[in-house]
Amino acid sequence: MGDEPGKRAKMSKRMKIIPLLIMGCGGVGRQLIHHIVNTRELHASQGIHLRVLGVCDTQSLLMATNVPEAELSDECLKNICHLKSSGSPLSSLDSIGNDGFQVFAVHEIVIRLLDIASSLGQSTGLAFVDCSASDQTVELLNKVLDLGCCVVLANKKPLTAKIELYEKIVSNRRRLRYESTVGAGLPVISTLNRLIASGDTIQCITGALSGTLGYVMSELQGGHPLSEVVQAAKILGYTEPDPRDDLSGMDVARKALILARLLGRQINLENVEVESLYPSEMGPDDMSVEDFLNKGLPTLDEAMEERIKNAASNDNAVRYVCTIDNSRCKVGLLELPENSPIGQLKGSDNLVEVYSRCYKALPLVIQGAGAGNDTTAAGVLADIVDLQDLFHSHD
Ligand SMILES: NC(=O)C1=CN([C@@H]2O[C@H](COP(=O)(O)OP(=O)(O)OC[C@H]3O[C@@H](n4cnc5c(N)ncnc54)[C@H](OP(=O)(O)O)[C@@H]3O)[C@@H](O)[C@H]2O)C=CC1
Ligand SMILES: N[C@@H](CC=O)C(=O)O
Repeated sequence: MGDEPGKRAKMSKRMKIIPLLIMGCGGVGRQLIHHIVNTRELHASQGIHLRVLGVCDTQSLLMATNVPEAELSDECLKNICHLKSSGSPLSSLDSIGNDGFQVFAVHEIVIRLLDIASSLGQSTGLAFVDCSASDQTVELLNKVLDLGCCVVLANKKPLTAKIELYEKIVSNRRRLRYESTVGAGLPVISTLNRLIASGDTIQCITGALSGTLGYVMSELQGGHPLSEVVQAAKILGYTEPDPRDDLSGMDVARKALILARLLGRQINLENVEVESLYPSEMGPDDMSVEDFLNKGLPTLDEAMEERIKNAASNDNAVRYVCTIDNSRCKVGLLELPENSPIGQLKGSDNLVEVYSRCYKALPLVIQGAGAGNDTTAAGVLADIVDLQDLFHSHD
């Protein structure tokens, strides 16, 4: 199953090889793997080859043998996606036929990842791609950055850890990309970086930053109950692994914190004002995800329906809105005119309005699908390709 690199490299005279380690093989991680396999020809025509050396989940690390010369073949990558989407562990790939890769158990994962980071970080280069939803990856990522590796994040949690860890991770700005953490595939971070680099001063960012809550609120307007539309958002791949991360406002709070820190605000997650859409007794310490979805949420249907109807009687829509300025970083429900830009949003669309010196009277606006595995993984892939100048070309 392991591919010799020479086979693919022949497609172009000089190929830029980008070795990758993918952490997390859920909705986004698997879609990223599909995108990598499906864009082989496009990337070859651009002189790039993405060499996937390994994939890990919470239980195992599957790594090509003879790294860095060999890589996981496309057939192996497709098998990984197939197995994981059917709920089997990565390690079960062993039983299909182990040719060209090794499986490491959970207690070996970090050691192996650091091993490979120290051998490749300064030589060929290596990019760690965090498609997990874990708050446990930040220390590893800081270590691999110190070893010269690159990091690409779909996971927001490494950027929303306490300020010291955040400052450490972003001190490696050149080797770090995290566009998909805010607005999925939308160019939010890159746009703000360009404004900041040009000396523009950003006064305020406001908008709707949750695909889940955007979808939920617009579906509620259509008369569907909260408990039903949250389940639908989960199936559509918009929610976090635990949808309470969305409904508590914490996922939006993380995005708001990422943006506020990008603007230079030295604040932590607890400094973000957050409105939760469910009571604390339905939290993760008190209820399983299944009980929350099937028993907890239905008890909130009526009150939410009432709130939406009241707003509609005043020609208003209810939206979950984020506001960041020099003094506030706040996320919560607001009633807005139905015909306002945010009030008109439908489905998973996000909308970000940036007010700055250059965009004073009328804001710079970024709008489009802000959640979903496809668009998120596409954003991650674009980030990986954006790192290409840091990697070597090979004959
Ligand atoms: N879906 C979307 O629209 C968007 C998602 N994101 C972010 O993308 C990330 C992934 O989301 P999604 O794919 O939906 O999540 P899933 O829950 O579907 O997948 C998460 C994966 O990460 C693995 N994992 C968990 N902890 C670790 C760890 N410590 N090391 C390695 N792997 C780990 C899980 O392993 P196992 O399979 O063993 O459980 C699982 O394979 C999240 O951080 C989310 O916030 C960002 C923007 C948009
Ligand atoms: N759960 C998130 C996914 C993207 O970050 C959302 O709904 O926006």
